[in-house]
Amino acid sequence: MSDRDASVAPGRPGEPLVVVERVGKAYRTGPKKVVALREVSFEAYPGELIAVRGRSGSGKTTLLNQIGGLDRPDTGRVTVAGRVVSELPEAGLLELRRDVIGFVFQSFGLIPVLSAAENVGVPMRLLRTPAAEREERTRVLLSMVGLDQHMNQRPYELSGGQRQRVAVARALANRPRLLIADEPTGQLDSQTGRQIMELLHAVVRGEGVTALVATHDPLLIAVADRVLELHDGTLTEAGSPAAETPTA
Ligand SMILES: Nc1ncnc2c1ncn2[C@@H]1O[C@H](COP(=O)(O)OP(=O)(O)OP(=O)(O)O)[C@@H](O)[C@H]1O
Repeated sequence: MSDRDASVAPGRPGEPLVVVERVGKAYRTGPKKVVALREVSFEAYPGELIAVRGRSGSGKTTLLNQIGGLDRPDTGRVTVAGRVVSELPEAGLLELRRDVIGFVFQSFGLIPVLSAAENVGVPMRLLRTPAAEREERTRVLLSMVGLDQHMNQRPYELSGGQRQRVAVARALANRPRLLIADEPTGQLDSQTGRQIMELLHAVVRGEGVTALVATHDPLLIAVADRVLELHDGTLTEAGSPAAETPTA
């Protein structure tokens, strides 16, 4: 489906797609200061599925937001696909989010008045993809996520798992090199969550996409190539999930 080299093995040395260097971020609410990220550094390579785990409030969303250009770090540097995200002007950030990154959120974020197919078409409209190509890619993506029979249904006519499948298809519409997913299975029951997780895994393998997934979900953590752990804003690498003793 993609012209990218899908044979790239996870974790293979080469050019990293994401480089996070000593990133720090603090929030100030009145006189109170919360340090959300402390000197966080890591690299992510093409074709890797990386789980970011940590307790509530440990900084997972904050980290993903710095990488996706939704927020700016106070210190340090983030580079995605050779672009220094932390220094890009707003126009450059918009371009990066449109062309390089696909986002999946816990709350799905679909447009209620649009059908599944129209939702998937939105990012391609922003890129001015010609209608015929857009429709074809929409069909391929919705079929890939198992929703070819539901293309014309609106989000409220779909189950939670189906909505998240639409969101994954939409995130992939512009062939992103990086998929950022913040608690993608957080609102789903465990079996549906597992299906979404298997879908993410298949996408990473099939399309050579790098995925960063913030999650508490042990099922999602179990299929990750690497696990990054955040404790009060400090990052440690937990190693291969297969090597860990299951805690759930
Ligand atoms: N906009 C903000 N203003 C003030 N404090 C914030 C803001 N965003 C996050 N924080 C604080 O920064 C810390 C990290 O929050 P973050 O949302 O990154 O955690 P998380 O690991 O994603 O949590 P969860 O698993 O509950 O989503 C928390 O202490 C949080 O209260």
